[in-house]
Amino acid sequence: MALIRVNSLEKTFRLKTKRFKALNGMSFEIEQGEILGFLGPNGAGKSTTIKIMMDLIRADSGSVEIAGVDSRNPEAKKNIGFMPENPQYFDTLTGFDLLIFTASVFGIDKKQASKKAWQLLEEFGLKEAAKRPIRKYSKGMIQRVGFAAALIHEPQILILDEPMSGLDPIGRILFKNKMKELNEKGVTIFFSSHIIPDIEDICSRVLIVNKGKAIKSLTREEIKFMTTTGFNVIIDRCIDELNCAKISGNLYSIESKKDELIAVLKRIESYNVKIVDIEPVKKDLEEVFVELIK
Ligand SMILES: Nc1ncnc2c1ncn2[C@@H]1O[C@H](COP(=O)(O)OP(=O)(O)OP(=O)(O)O)[C@@H](O)[C@H]1O
Repeated sequence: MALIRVNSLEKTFRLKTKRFKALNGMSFEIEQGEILGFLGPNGAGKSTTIKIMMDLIRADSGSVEIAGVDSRNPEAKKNIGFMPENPQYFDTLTGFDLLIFTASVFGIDKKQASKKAWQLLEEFGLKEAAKRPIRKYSKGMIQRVGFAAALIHEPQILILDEPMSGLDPIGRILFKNKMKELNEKGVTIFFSSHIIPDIEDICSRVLIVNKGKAIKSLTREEIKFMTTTGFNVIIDRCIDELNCAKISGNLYSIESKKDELIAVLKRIESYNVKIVDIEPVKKDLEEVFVELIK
């Protein structure tokens, strides 16, 4: 069942005499329990869509429904943890104060908020820096405290705009593990990213956007299929007719295009040669992405 419905969003920005159509019929649905990646080139309309979903800006037309509630109704956001792109917080607050402040917005009592805040600060490696003002935090630390703040009220939906940009590899692993852990507990996650390996690592589905609309939805399995270009069939003996290449020892490989595998296997069988393994030959999701955008 769709938990979030984004229906035909249109948005034109006006800059003096110029107009720029940022969203041009953006429509998609987010299913309960999925991790959906929002992937698109610069200027595709990802942040604009997310801002409309969070009611930070309004669309010219179209609508967003979150669990059946219009996103312009504040009720819709009660159960959402949100992290904007380049978060900017009151930087005189300490990390701990930011979490307590965020908890108070959601009506969480002080004692419970404090317990949860310390738990999150510990998890995100910010315990030592908890009482330091945010203006003294590095970019990665601001991302970490931003993610912690998005989790303080234990939301069932997470909407994250480029959560991992600016993080070092350790931070990226920490964020991805946390997303996986939350998702296993039933949290639905929607996040935009430019980092294709991050999307491939954790998403159950990827939505590709270009020029203000969603152009393709690919499940994890479809990505696996689309990125396979052919196969290497590994055999234990080579004969001239098979045009094989030596790998090592008694192992040889025959290249097969994706749609020729059956024919290649039949030829190998007809020479009574043993098949040891079949390995897919992959191209990057990046290449698939560039082809789709073209
Ligand atoms: N407040 C604004 N005023 C004018 N134009 C804007 C405004 N916000 C966004 N735009 C324009 O709308 C288009 C879509 O921007 P948006 O930030 O949604 O893209 P994006 O997909 O998030 O890009 P990126 O990956 O670079 O963050 C861009 O061309 C951008 O310049």
